[in-house]
Amino acid sequence: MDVSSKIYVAGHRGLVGSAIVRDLKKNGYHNLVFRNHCELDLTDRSQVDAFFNLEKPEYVFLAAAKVGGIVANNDYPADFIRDNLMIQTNVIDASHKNGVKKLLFLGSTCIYPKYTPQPMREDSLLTGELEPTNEPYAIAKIAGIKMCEYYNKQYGTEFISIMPTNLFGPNDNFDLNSSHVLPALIRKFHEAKVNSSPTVEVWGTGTPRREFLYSDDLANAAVYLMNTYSKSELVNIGVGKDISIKELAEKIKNITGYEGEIRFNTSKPDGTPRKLVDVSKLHNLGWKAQTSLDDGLKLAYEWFLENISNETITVK
Ligand SMILES: NC(=O)C1=CN([C@@H]2O[C@H](COP(=O)(O)OP(=O)(O)OC[C@H]3O[C@@H](n4cnc5c(N)ncnc54)[C@H](OP(=O)(O)O)[C@@H]3O)[C@@H](O)[C@H]2O)C=CC1
Ligand SMILES: C[C@H]1O[C@H](OP(=O)(O)OP(=O)(O)OC[C@H]2O[C@@H](n3cnc4c(=O)[nH]c(N)nc43)[C@H](O)[C@@H]2O)[C@@H](O)[C@@H](O)C1=O
Repeated sequence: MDVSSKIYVAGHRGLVGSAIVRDLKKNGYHNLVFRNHCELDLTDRSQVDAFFNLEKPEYVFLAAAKVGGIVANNDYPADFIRDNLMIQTNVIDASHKNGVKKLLFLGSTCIYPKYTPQPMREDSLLTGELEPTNEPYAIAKIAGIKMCEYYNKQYGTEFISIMPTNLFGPNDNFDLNSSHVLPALIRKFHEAKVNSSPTVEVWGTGTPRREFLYSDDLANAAVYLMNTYSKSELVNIGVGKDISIKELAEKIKNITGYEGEIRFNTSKPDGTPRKLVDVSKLHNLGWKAQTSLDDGLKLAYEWFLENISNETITVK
């Protein structure tokens, strides 16, 4: 990409899309195109075709998707597989038909088998059964990866796929029914402190382990790989360190200053027991995460206080 390239960031108001826009702007890219969900429904092929015909973007970051935490994935499996298959199929195919120079597809580490050896390597894709709570979403993401790979093979496109670990940062989803664990716990501990509630409910047993990457780091990796990487093979994006949900809850409890008790609700699902990413390929490609979990948590809590805590939280 050069600074005047026309770049479409799909999903620019979301956690990832907004971070990619910040990174691009910071680095002088100024010819950016966006549409929000209301202006362009990416599940509608005719709208997608009209948009690509009009704008003719040269580069595409595909960060629009139906995204949610463990319970949302479990409760709305049909919506997760349908919307994601439609969005990515429409955008990938329209990018090919309109001569997009390069597209970056956002997958997720939930594409790897539930009991795959840890840390999870890129070559463990399709080597075992998926975690049931997010199988529909993971199947859609695997289809997206394979579409990119086979378009590259048949049509000579340059469509790359990156697999980020669990992410957090500005513009995260703080709705407790559909959010991921980290923003959910920021909101729960903050509200419990403000309301002097004696306990905070944390779902599951607290024993599952997850890895968390600050969204600005992910965006920086995405822009870096868009400029330097051209192969069909996946690249994991993470920090290479994990933490239990119990430890995460304790960290967020401290950051918010809450002094009550943590209660685990074991009627809620744990999901995958562990998701630790093998980042050796990413490091060999010349990129490393910069933000520690503690620093990222402080930044995320500050963002929540400034932008969300006094507002009505909308359901995504
Ligand atoms: N969050 C995470 O922990 C992880 C995310 N990822 C991947 O990163 C990508 C972005 O996720 P994230 O930023 O967290 O998600 P968000 O929910 O924060 O943002 C999703 C974006 O997609 C847009 N969108 C959703 N449906 C449509 C549609 N039908 N038409 C047009 N736009 C639509 C939304 O637009 P609008 O704002 O206008 O409604 C929103 O901007 C996804 O591919 C996800 O799988 C991967 C690993 C972890
Ligand atoms: C990014 C990734 O995200 C999802 O997978 P997940 O990592 O299992 O998601 P999660 O963040 O929702 O939960 C992580 C752990 O945390 C526990 N947990 C405790 N308390 C709360 C809580 O209050 N909310 C939530 N959501 N979880 C909680 C929860 O029970 C689980 O053990 C998929 O969408 C998947 O498709 C995907 O790609």
